[in-house]
Amino acid sequence: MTPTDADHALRALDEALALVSRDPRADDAAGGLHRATAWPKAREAAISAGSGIRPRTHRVPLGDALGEVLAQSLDALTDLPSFDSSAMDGWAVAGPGPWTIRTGAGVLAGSDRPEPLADGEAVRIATGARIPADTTAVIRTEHSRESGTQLHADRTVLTGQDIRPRGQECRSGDLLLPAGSLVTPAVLGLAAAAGYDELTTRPRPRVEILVLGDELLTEGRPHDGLIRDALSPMLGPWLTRLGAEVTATRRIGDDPAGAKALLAAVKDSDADLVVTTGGTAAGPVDHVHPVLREAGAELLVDGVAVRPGHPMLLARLGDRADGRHLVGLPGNPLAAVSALLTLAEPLLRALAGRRQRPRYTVPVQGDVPGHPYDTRLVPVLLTDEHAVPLRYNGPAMLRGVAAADGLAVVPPHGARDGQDLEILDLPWVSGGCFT
Ligand SMILES: Nc1nc2c(c(=O)[nH]1)N[C@H]1C(S)=C(S)[C@@H](COP(=O)(O)OP(=O)(O)OC[C@H]3O[C@@H](n4cnc5c(N)ncnc54)[C@H](O)[C@@H]3O)O[C@H]1N2
Ligand code: MOO
Repeated sequence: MTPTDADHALRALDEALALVSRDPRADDAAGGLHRATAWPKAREAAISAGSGIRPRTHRVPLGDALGEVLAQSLDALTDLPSFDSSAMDGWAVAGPGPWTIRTGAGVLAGSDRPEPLADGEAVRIATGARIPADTTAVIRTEHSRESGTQLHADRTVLTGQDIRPRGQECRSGDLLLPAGSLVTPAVLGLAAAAGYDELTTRPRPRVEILVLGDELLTEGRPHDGLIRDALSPMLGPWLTRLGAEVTATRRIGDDPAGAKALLAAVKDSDADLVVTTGGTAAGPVDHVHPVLREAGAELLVDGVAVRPGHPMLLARLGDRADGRHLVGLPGNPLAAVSALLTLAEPLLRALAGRRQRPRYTVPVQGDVPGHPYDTRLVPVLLTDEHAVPLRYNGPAMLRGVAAADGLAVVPPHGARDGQDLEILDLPWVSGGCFT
């Protein structure tokens, strides 16, 4: 196909999607399909499901706390700086100059109690070194001149200049960060500076991934009606990137043994979140709904008015306070991504005690066709000025999202060129590596 043919075909697909759509209210009135939850409401339901649960906490060495959330406030265990220190390499001086240079070694960072200075005396000092008692100022090397045993200043010396007084940043006991803060590399640095060896945090939510489907190959090229499993390689790292600890990725068949294994996981998995893929629709071997029914799970979201991904679901497993949930991702790969961003991400953030991502909008480049009733999530590239919709955004395609920076939230009926659209960033967009 030429690019123009491909564009046509994709536009036709978009249009077809709109034509076959049905007003969910009509389905409801006719007693047909269940009413799909509106997309913004589905996200709210996911946030609310993950909030207000009994949080687990643990105490871990600093290095293990990265990416977790503080379960207790970070209070300074010491003054910072913990002693008066020099902000520059140069001279500690006492009183007005010129000063007599003290012979011998200067004061280095890490030296304990330097001799006090006499009035009119100067001693060499390094950045970060403890200030000798009775120092009135530090003069930077480049602003000083030595003449024999005398030191002269090239510019006016102000009392206290280039001295960092003890407690300038905080006093012992000061609140540095509230409980609920995300432990970033900067937080690890601050915690270490403030005297911590361990932190009390909320562990990452544990996630077990169950990939359903008999048609899935784990290697080689698709053949004989079988296709490659595109979700296993994608979901583990993606969920890890969203702050989860992925405990296992298991493949489950569409046969009765598969249904049994799914039921066992729903009942007994020690994961906070079970993520399933496939089997959410109404096909002959789609056993997510029957298994949830059998397990007595409470369906919090059962279908969302969003394309792709509308059969996605969220269920509570067990007691509310336990916070165990299942998110059912549809099998079509872009539909699975849509459900990941709509339900799993907000739920995981809430379960981890993390704040939700800040919302922002970007003007879209070009008109975007809409669905008559449902929100659309469309892969976009972000330029300095625009969100540029990408082709190959059909439910079974990953080609668009693999090249994308985010998904644009297109309201029912579509968007006009230049209209501001909310963007759901893909978690790696701001850079960084994956290890
Ligand atoms: N009668 C209806 N049929 C379908 C509906 C509907 O409303 N009524 N919805 C369609 C939509 S929309 C979607 S999305 C899919 C969701 O289907 P399931 O979640 O039940 O998923 P499956 O049937 O198992 O698979 C769908 C599709 O995705 C492929 N797949 C599954 N797993 C993977 C994987 N790990 N890697 C790559 N591809 C995968 C699978 O082979 C199918 O092609 O249902 C529609 N049908
Ligand atoms: O079309 Mo379905 O909405 O999720 O792929």
